Amino acid sequence: MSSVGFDTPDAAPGIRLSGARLHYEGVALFDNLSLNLPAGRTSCLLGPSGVGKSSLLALLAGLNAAAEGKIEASDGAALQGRVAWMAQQDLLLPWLNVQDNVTLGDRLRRQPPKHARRLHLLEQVGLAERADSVPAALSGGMRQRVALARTLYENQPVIFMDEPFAALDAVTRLELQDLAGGLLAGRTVLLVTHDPLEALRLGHHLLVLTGRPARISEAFAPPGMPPRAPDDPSLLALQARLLAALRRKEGA
Ligand SMILES: Nc1ncnc2c1ncn2[C@@H]1O[C@H](COP(=O)(O)OP(=O)(O)OP(=O)(O)O)[C@@H](O)[C@H]1O
Repeated sequence: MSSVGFDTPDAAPGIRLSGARLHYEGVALFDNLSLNLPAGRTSCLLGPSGVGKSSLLALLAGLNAAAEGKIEASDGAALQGRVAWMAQQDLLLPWLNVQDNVTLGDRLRRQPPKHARRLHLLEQVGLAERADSVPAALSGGMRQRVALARTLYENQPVIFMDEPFAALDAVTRLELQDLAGGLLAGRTVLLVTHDPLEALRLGHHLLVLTGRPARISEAFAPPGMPPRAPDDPSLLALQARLLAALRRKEGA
């Protein structure tokens, strides 16, 4: 923990999901699905469109009333109230400036904003100079930086991210990956992405979800620590392995 005391939350727990079941209109999306998210690590979840990645995130966050399954944190406490969320859309409120968007959670909780924490995060994402700008005055990459700062402002030990950088151009995406890779360190993160390179750059662990009902068909840890360099030659072979897993038909 830093001297200012708010860089990292209390110890991030590991998460275990077991016996997950989810049916939509008689079709089993998950049937007895299990997975582990290691404590303080980033797990990246890949899978073909429609396989159920977003549904799995919602299930783990306790947001899907139709789903069944046991969700356990390694410290024995409930996950509820310890999860922050970041989506593909920045979800910034257009009538609030950057700093008020970062502290939106406090506003919704009717609590005063934590000024030092807000400034610290805006500095970390390189937007301290734009604290008074409205979202419409920012580029897409800047807006996602604000969204990242808002997610981190919540200072939760667990973070679920649903394709957070998918809408960005390739170079901005690499920059945001570097930024996120540093700022998410120490938290238990589940990041859904369609981009094998993004998963290989940011993940301590990679999971591939395929089939119906969906199952984890690949799970491995790339060498080295994230954020990995995009031109790291060892990632190329792993990228091919991921693409093959994503293209494999169910049961093949
Ligand atoms: N509320 C719902 N009611 C009925 N079907 C749903 C509902 N939500 C999701 N589905 C279906 O469940 C399947 C999985 O959806 P989900 O969004 O979880 O997939 P995904 O892997 O995240 O897809 P993508 O990569 O395209 O975002 C899809 O076939 C979707 O149409």
